[in-house]
Amino acid sequence: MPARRLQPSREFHVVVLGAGGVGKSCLTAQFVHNEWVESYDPTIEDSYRTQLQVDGRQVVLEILDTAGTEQFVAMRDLYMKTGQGFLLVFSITSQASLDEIASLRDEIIRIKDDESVPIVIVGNKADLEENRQVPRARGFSVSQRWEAPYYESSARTRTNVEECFIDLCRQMLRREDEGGAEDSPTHKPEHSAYDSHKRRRRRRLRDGQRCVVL
Ligand SMILES: Nc1nc2c(ncn2[C@@H]2O[C@H](COP(=O)(O)OP(=O)(O)OP(=O)(O)O)[C@@H](O)[C@H]2O)c(=O)[nH]1
Repeated sequence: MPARRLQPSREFHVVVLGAGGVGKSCLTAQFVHNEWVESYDPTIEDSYRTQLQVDGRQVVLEILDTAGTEQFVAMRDLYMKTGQGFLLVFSITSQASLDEIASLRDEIIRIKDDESVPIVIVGNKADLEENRQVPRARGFSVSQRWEAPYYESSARTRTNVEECFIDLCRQMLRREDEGGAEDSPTHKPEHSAYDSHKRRRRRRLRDGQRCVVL
């Protein structure tokens, strides 16, 4: 049998954005480590590197889990610039968190000067149906308006967690195939938020703000 040639892997920078407490860290932890985190420990910035196969192609993802809490937003411009794909996460239990991703999307488009940047809209905490504030139809109407896929996920039950990341990978691969990715690994940005901040920093807030579930 002829030896199969190994395809070179593509490397993409993914940024997970959304309001504080919507489940960005839990989604990322489920995707990367298959683990569920019950406690709430507000993130400053965490980065993860993981490898996966998407439609038979090797993909390396550098995932930046960002701070949702207002006091840590200073880094946003930089990682919006260097990110190639964005998971915009809200909680289906909070209308305000949906409003927040609308302004985040505006900011991404402004900073990247690109309307067709790969985005996946994630309505997390779908297991909390009894606390739902955002009707599913509202999520889908946002999705249609933005021409971006919408998933309802639960980091707790691992529902649609992989699907969100894989969809984003497909969008980034498609874009690269079409020659539209300005930040492919061969054209690495000179000033990368990922290189200079490749560290895992989590800090507990000192004011006892914990175990907040939206
Ligand atoms: N029921 C339920 N709880 C969730 C889910 N995802 C996250 N949580 C809980 O929500 C809280 C906040 O989750 P995090 O992942 O830390 O939220 P975050 O968006 O990273 O928050 P910041 O770091 O402040 O931006 C934690 O108590 C989680 O256990 C989910 O899908 N379902």
